[in-house]
Amino acid sequence: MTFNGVNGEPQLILALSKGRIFEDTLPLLSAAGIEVLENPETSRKLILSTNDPGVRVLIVRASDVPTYVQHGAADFGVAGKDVLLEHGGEGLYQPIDLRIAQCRMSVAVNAGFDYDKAVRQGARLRVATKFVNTAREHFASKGVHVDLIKLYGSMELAPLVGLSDAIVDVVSTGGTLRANNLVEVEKIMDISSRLVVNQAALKLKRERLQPILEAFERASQQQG
Ligand SMILES: Nc1ncnc2c1ncn2[C@@H]1O[C@H](COP(=O)(O)OP(=O)(O)OP(=O)(O)O)[C@@H](O)[C@H]1O
Ligand SMILES: O=P(O)(O)OC[C@H]1O[C@H](OP(=O)(O)OP(=O)(O)O)[C@H](O)[C@@H]1O
Repeated sequence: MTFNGVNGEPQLILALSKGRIFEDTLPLLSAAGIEVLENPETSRKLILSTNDPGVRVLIVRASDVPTYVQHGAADFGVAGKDVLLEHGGEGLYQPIDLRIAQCRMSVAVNAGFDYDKAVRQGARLRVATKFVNTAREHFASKGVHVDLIKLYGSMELAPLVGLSDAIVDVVSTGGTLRANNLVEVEKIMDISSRLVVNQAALKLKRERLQPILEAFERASQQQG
């Protein structure tokens, strides 16, 4: 499916996930003069209109944003660094750290589990995570042997029921870990969301994209 632009102008397609990325991107869009006319929390529509007939928003899963942009089904999108590292970033230009959806990726274990001792003793650890590439790289760099168990959500459950010794997940307030009697034992990296742009769109639609990227950049500098 292709979208026709107005007055021969190319249509710009932005990929966002609903929830925190959508909510945190709205002020950046506003700074670029773009208002989304539908709310993905109340509408089942997956292609949303904006006040600019030349701009539409696709609502996709957070981890699918890089795929839509890589293949040019969306011209640009917003995705967490966690998601981008798993995707690999192929075909994507990543010009701006938007400083939204800030959190960290960490290792967490059951409160009673002595992680440092297990590492010192060279134990083989079972690690459950959605972020297998990042986790593999992290433990390899420490020389820790791990068996990775791929999950798609609710990672915090895995150590509680003996599926794994540890998890790698994103942490913000730490409330989810505390509620499940888990402790954060190692921060792997800080995470925030990035603007990603299809490399071909960057060249072919530069005139339309450039003012939006500049407005995003200015607005994101005001983020904490
Ligand atoms: N508790 C949090 N606080 C702040 N930012 C977060 C938090 N959890 C995740 N993030 C960031 O926000 C991004 C989007 O998170 P969101 O929860 O909307 O998607 P998801 O449910 O993880 O993805 P998917 O639907 O693909 O499984 C994540 O990729 C991460 O960068
Ligand atoms: O440290 P906290 O502030 O508790 O945040 C961490 C939680 O946030 C994310 O889940 P999210 O709320 O996005 O739900 P999800 O599992 O549906 O992604 C993440 O997977 C953690 O479970």
